[in-house]
Amino acid sequence: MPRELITRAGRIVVKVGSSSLTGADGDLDLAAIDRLVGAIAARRAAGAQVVLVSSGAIAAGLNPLGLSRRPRDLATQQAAAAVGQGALVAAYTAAFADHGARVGQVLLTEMDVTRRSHYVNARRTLVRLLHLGVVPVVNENDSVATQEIRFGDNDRLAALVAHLVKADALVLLSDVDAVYDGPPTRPGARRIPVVASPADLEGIVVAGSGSSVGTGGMTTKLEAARIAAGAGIPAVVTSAALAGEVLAGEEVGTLFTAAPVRPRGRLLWLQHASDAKGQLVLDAGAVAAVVQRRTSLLPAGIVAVSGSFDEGDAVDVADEAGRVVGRGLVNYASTELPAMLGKSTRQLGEALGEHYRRVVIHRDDLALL
Ligand SMILES: Nc1ncnc2c1ncn2[C@@H]1O[C@H](COP(=O)(O)OP(=O)(O)O)[C@@H](O)[C@H]1O
Ligand SMILES: N[C@@H](CCC(=O)OP(=O)(O)O)C(=O)O
Repeated sequence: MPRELITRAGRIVVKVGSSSLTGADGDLDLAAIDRLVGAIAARRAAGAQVVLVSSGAIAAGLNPLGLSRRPRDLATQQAAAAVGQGALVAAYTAAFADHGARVGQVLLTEMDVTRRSHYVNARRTLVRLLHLGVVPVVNENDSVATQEIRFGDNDRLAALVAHLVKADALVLLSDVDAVYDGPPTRPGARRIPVVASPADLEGIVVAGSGSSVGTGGMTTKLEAARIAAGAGIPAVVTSAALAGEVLAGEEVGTLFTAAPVRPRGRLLWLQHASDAKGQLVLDAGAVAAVVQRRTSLLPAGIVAVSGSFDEGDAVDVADEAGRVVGRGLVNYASTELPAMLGKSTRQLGEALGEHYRRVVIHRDDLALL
């Protein structure tokens, strides 16, 4: 009975999209929020811990600012998010209080999941909130994220949060009750009940958002389910109206089963959450060392550096034919590396000082493809 994957889950990440939180008039739909919170509270009463990843900040900020639709420019979107996020969290605070529960707002940027110190910190805060019996309400920190560092879609953020907190299940709630084999408005579109492997999605037509406030449509939900599956976390896509049913283990929506694997910590985040700021090209010996022998990357094996990056940024690692073999967090800036290429650690230490004996990418910070 595959839905035991959901009923047995002790820690669940629930993501809800903008289209499920705002009414036709553009105001926050407080009745919908109450229903969602009721469903989560019931599952918490049965012993589960729940992290809520909620979109809706930008949508909730439109009416108060007299905007009739989602603005195109980033600055106005960010202003709307700053206004709307407060309203959103106020609504959740009141709704959860009716069930005797507290919420804690956690706003994340891309850097929080790619930089080691931020990652560890975000994880610690979320887990501490759960242990304190609080419901973390997570969103992207829209009002400060720039175009370059934005996730832009909370489906992917939710999958990464599920991985971060080692959740047992991910529930993606939207305005459509399941994944269909074509846009659900198309006559004859059929619900896909279970996806056990990518082959089950072959030939299906996924499109963008059907609402004026949603962003990614089904595409980003499938990507999120794929990231979760890669981390061994089953996921369900269904509608917010069916939150109670899905959390009670009823056979609604589309269930993505997952192989029981859990890749190591941050590496999954590194692969999916970061944009590479540059590229390091390795000679054949260095490729063999990092890929086959899983060693750290030393300056001696690097033949070329491109892009502009700082210490701690994510960079791609490629072979001399240009094939990317991994992505890692680099320990030097792009301005420092060219002078170091091909040199041994000892030569660098003697020429430039002890500080330059560091590896370029530590093996724990390198996600191989
Ligand atoms: N194959 C498909 N199956 C189900 N929904 C689909 C499909 N292709 C596109 N969609 C659209 O995806 C929308 C959900 O995404 P979105 O509007 O971004 O939701 P949210 O704001 O909840 O994240 C649905 O309303 C639907 O119109
Ligand atoms: N962080 C943004 C939401 C981004 C997003 O993914 O929206 P959605 O497609 O409605 O889940 C906000 O709060 O407005």
